[in-house]
Amino acid sequence: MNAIWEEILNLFEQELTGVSYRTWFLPLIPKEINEELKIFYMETPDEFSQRVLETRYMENLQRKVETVLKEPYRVIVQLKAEENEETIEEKKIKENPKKILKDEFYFNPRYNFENFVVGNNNKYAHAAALAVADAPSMAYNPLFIYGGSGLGKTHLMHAIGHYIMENHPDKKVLYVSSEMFTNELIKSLEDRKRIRAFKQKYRNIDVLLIDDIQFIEGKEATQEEFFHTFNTLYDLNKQIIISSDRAPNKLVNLEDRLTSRFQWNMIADIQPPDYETRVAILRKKAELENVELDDDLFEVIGLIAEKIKFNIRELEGAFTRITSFSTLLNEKITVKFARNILKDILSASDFNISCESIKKTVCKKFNIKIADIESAKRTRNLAYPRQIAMYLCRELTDTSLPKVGEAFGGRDHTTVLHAYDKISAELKTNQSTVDIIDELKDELNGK
Ligand SMILES: Nc1ncnc2c1ncn2[C@@H]1O[C@H](COP(=O)(O)OP(=O)(O)OP(=O)(O)O)[C@@H](O)[C@H]1O
Repeated sequence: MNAIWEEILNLFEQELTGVSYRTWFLPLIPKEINEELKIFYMETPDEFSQRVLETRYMENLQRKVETVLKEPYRVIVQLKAEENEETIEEKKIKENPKKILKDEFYFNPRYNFENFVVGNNNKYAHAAALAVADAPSMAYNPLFIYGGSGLGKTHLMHAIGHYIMENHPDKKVLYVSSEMFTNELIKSLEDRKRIRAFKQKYRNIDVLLIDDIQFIEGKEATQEEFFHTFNTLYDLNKQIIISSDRAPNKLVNLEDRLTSRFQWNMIADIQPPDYETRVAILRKKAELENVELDDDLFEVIGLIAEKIKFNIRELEGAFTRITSFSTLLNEKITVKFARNILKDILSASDFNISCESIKKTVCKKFNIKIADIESAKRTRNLAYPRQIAMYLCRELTDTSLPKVGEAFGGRDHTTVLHAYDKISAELKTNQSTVDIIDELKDELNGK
């Protein structure tokens, strides 16, 4: 047990900064490996690190455990005092071990319908999800949910999964990200027995939830296999639920026979939430985290909701940053405290930035004309600055997507969305794009 933990710690030591490693991982104590239930128990001395580990590091922790133990385990981080208490999940597993498919360990207990705030932006997707969860294979099949990053697609998918498991205990539910599906397929292609097991696994279920289908764009073998899985399940009247960052007809690198199937029944989109919904989401989060909602916190929630508009993950992230620092520093949450913690987010949008000023600054930096960035030309030397400018318009101004499109020679709002997603993705992998965006933001903020 200790040797296994040592190995996992080594992996973290190589990957994390010294501070994170020492603060969150060194104090952890491995407690038990339950091979039958596939659970790896850890013990932590305080509630705060338990929360940080669960919200920020859980996926990574499970990955490392999987790397060392060579198969997936659910990791449970317990407080010392909780020693003898069974977690809800553990109870569920013990009560009905056969029903739980391995992949169901990936359901996040917090992603349920009760915690999902319904607003104008997501009410159709929510209603469709609930209808499907209530009557699998009878309401809408397939159900296709799409929307931008961090807007609650995965949350809704997990909520459907939880609901079906609770209300239709006879149904076999399988949730899988498209990345997991692809990786499993690749592994199974290595030998015949495994491909049979793979096919059997995916074709022997009652409900398939497949997340982020855009991931299989351009991957022919995966598309082929998914096509057969889809057909088999559909023909057997099994429920299929798919999520994507774009509408089916915008998945241009996906075969037509798939995108046309995705359009056979219900398509529901999720848009960015309005101000009231953003406030309601943060209030819900405060309630879930047992943070007292006094006047100060209410004001702080308003402040965050005003500033972060397009991504609920970021909205929640800002809130968590404030509550975590408040616990860590033992300081009360006030507007002044929040402003201090969120300096980076607040400064950018407190300046008077418009699409016009962004276009001007971007054109100057790339040495191109404003008429060119607005033109229909798509050469790389114009397309890249245009995408950068669109990204900044969306990130730093309140301008709606169609209006941003208009500011760039009357382009469609989906082009703006595509540019935003592309640059967001590059910011995770390409240092030169990070530098360009930072430089432009500084320039626009008058720094
Ligand atoms: N309507 C909502 N009510 C409460 N929380 C929400 C809502 N929508 C999203 N969230 C929360 O926002 C975070 C991001 O949501 P989620 O991971 O489901 O987004 P996503 O659309 O799947 O993003 P991506 O495409 O990047 O995977 C989650 O913590 C989720 O619980």
